[in-house]
Amino acid sequence: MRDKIVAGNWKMNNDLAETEELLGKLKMQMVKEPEATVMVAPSFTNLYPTFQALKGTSVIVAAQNMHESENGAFTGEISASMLKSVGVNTVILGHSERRAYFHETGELLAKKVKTAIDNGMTVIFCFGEELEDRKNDKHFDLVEQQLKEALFNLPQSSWKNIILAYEPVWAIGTGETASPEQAQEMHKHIRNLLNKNVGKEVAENTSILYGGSVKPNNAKEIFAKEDVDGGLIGGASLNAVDFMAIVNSF
Ligand SMILES: O=C[C@H](O)COP(=O)(O)O
Repeated sequence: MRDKIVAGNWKMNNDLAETEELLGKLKMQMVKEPEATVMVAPSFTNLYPTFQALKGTSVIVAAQNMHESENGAFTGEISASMLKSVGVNTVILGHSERRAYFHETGELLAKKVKTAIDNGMTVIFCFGEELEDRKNDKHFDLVEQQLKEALFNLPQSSWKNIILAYEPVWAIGTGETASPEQAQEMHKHIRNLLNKNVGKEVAENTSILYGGSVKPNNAKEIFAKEDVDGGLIGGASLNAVDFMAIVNSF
């Protein structure tokens, strides 16, 4: 049985006061225990206050990035142990914005994933094609390559700590969502790849989230698809009412 997960990626939004306000609203909206596991990923500076504010709830706090080294002279970077020391055991890796703006390659991401797993953390691993790839019918191959580069060398036992997030780049922050059928088609492809490269058990048990302009008005249809196990939500996660409407779309 796969976990249903809805994760909010707050990206580089919200200072401390705004984060506290959003957390207050979020807690007010959580009148009943959601069916899905809920996660939120604030900026580094807001991780600890978020962890403190959500103590006693089932919401998991995730980081948006992490360095691949355990420690050392890497000015401006954050390590796995630093995250764990403030209550954060989940990290988003491979987001398309990190790949595009910070030149994160598959090789680097393989190292980051390994460090996170070695530290007992859970990884939300993001990947997905650009519009050009889809237009050229390269999207299935591209996704396979991204998974192969960073994940397919992992031992089977690591997969219990991996959540996949398929995010077609053309659908991120654009208002243009993959149709539920496009999402299902790709998620099925991903599950087949897991089956072929890692094994049946991992294929059946790994949660695959969809990300890219998920909103309250389209979440239900997307989440209803057989191989879609939830969502990684950007813009709509900054509004507590919208985010909880998405969480409750299962
Ligand atoms: O991490 C989240 C994704 O980039 C989706 O962002 P979005 O919901 O604003 O399109």
